[in-house]
Amino acid sequence: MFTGLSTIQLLLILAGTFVIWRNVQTNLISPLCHIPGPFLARLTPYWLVFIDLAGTRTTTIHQLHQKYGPVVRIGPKELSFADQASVNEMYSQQTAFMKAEIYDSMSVKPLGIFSLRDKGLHSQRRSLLSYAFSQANVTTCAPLVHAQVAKLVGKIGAKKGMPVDMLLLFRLFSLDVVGELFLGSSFGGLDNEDPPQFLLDIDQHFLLSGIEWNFPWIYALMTILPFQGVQWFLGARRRLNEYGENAYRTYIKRFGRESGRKDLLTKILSPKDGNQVLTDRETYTEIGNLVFAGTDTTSTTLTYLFWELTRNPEWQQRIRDELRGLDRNDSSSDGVQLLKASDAPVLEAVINEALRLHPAAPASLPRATPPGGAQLGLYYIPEDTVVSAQCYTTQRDPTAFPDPDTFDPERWLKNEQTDPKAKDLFMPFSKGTRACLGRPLAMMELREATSALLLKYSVTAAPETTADSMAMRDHFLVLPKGGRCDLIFEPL
Ligand code: HEM
Repeated sequence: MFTGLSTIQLLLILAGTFVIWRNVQTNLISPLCHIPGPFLARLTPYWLVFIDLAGTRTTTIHQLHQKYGPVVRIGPKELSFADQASVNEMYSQQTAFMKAEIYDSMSVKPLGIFSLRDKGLHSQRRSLLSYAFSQANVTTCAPLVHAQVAKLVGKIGAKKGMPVDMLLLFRLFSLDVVGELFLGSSFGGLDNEDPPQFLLDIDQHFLLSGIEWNFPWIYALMTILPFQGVQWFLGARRRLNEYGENAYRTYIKRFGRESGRKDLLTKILSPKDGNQVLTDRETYTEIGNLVFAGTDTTSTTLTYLFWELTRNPEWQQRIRDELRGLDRNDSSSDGVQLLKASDAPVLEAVINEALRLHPAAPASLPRATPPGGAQLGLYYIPEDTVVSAQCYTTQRDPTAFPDPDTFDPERWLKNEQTDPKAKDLFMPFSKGTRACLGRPLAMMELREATSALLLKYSVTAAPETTADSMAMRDHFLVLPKGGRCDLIFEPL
């Protein structure tokens, strides 16, 4: 039948037939065919994969929402939503939308709270860990956090008047805080000039996750390649596990299982009902995941917050004026009273505005449509569809946040910003059953570090730190395009 056709012609015909079939399938037959989106996105998931690899996924999806409206098709079986009702449905306490399969590749195995997708397993794990993360328990850790803040202030003092890469310094700070709180000692990040191997391994783990999920065959190939460099790269996950396990065992040897130390590991080891419910292995892998979850998120927020303060110096002064009016000495063990949201509304407004405009996790939080499908807004979504919203877009909804691209903390000080729509769409820590467990800790770090630095220094941007160098790139978490953020601190 194919006599006279060369192999190449035959392959071209097959490829053409496949493209036509995919086109008909995704554009005419699929129940999602009425949902607008780019042509290539309807055809193949690789359109989004390559945008993701370029670090522009979130901004691309944002532009698509601006063009097409609140529901956009971003893959043959993937949709992005930006309207209040759908966001509430996907991320509520009662939601039937569980985390999507991609989370399996996002954590070091065995999977911990962040990546558990089964509703029952997750809620069991969450109820075990919630106690440790309660506001009351986090408050007891204040002296350990203050000690790291003091180191940060000292480190900057040693470089006063000179450009300091605050992206790196805030990273070391937040890594050391979670080290103190979950592993009994800091990673020594603020004590040394070079970043600890642990931090480099976190970066490699994120790269590996991207390869494993998007190109499993390349990942499989890498595992059998006999090159030292490739095996060292792959070894990042093992090293992270080993570090967590060793640090955990050292902690138990040094402090015991009921250490009474004012940290969060104690609370995980001694839950409220007095029973140890996590095995040692579960505990140290969970802690490893908490160290990831708590490091780059907090440090990126601090970085963008300070960068915005250099562009809006009047807010530096307003925070200072507010803090100077407070009496923060009290009888707590380190003599410094912890800042509460209500103590310093101006500081809180600046933090909220940084979290709104530069959320550390700005990207889609993918969820699987439940078996049998579900109604989401105007659309009936079939069961094998991945749906999501990204807070980068919801927090730029002009009907909730007028003039959305402007850094304007004032909006949080005005009454209208307590409006229900703004509340629903402001979700830098996500919402519902999978909301960030570390929020009280993160807010404590943000308040304490910001206030301590602003009471000592004024801050400006170094000439090389520009809107272009700080443009957002994201691979689930944000990174400035320039890879650093040089700021200059001058003593007051
Ligand atoms: C400004 C800092 C932070 C931001 C913006 C942030 C943001 C988020 C977001 C958006 C999620 C949901 C992710 C998803 O659904 O895929 C999340 C989950 C989580 N975060 Fe954070 N986070 C921050 C700091 C922290 C800290 C300091 C810790 C703890 C050390 C932490 C622990 C967690 C955990 C355990 C989860 C998973 C909760 C669950 O699935 O039940 N986070 N965070």
